[in-house]
Amino acid sequence: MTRATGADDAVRDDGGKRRGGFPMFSAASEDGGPHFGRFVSAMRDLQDLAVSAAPDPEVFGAAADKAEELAAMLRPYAAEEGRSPANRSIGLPGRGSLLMLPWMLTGLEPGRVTAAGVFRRYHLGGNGAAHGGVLPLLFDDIFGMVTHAQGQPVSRTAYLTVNYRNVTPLEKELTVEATVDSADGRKTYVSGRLWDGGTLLADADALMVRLQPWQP
Ligand SMILES: CCCCCCCCCCCCCC(=O)SCCNC(=O)CCNC(=O)[C@H](O)C(C)(C)COP(=O)(O)OP(=O)(O)OC[C@H]1O[C@@H](n2cnc3c(N)ncnc32)[C@H](O)[C@@H]1OP(=O)(O)O
Repeated sequence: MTRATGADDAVRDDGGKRRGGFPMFSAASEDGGPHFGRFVSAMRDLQDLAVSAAPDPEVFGAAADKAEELAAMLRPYAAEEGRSPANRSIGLPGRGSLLMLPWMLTGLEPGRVTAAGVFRRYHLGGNGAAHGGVLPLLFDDIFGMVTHAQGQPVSRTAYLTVNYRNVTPLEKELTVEATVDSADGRKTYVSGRLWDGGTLLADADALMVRLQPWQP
């Protein structure tokens, strides 16, 4: 493995507000406060039920009333990117973002990141297996983290290839690993593997390219 060098050479830091073409975000203090984790957990339960419940039609009417009421409660607090605790709460599954899979980091070091978690009913593709589209999401996120840990924090995915080796089960604790395979200037080549115990479910590789200061 080659350690990237010169990562800061092309990086602009506008008084700590931007790095490369990216705004700088900090971790959310205390993961969004005492209620945020419970809120996100309840929302994930709702996601599962929204794609699986089959009640009498009037139940959906009552549920829609409550969902609209909840949205109206939160709408006044919609904030610009980087202000919400979602995606910045590193102590919560998926950093507290509903878009991210509800997985937790289990290891983070230069060149290697590991995580563990489950795919839930919300992630169903068909016949009890995870949707193929959620695996690139998992790999892309952990590839971003391993590139970050490698000292190339402001990189974007140029390509990402997934090989689906076995169907990925729901509601079963799985593990994923990402490693840096090589680095060449702005380019970081990474790979990852998704495991069910000793069974390889999928592997992936990607190229992460460090942004130039003017790139979004
Ligand atoms: C608070 C806590 C948070 C902490 C954790 C945060 C984790 C978050 C994780 C989230 C992470 C989410 C991450 C995401 O999801 S990022 C979102 C998904 N990705 C994008 O949107 C990227 C869109 N594309 C671009 O912006 C540009 O194309 C980039 C920047 C990628 C390159 O455009 P640029 O104009 O700069 O590049 P260049 O032409 O000078 O090329 C440079 C070099 O690269 C080589 N090359 C380029 N493309 C390819 C290719 N496809 N195959 C093979 N090679 C390729 C090229 O040959 C050249 O090599 P060389 O000739 O120099 O040898």
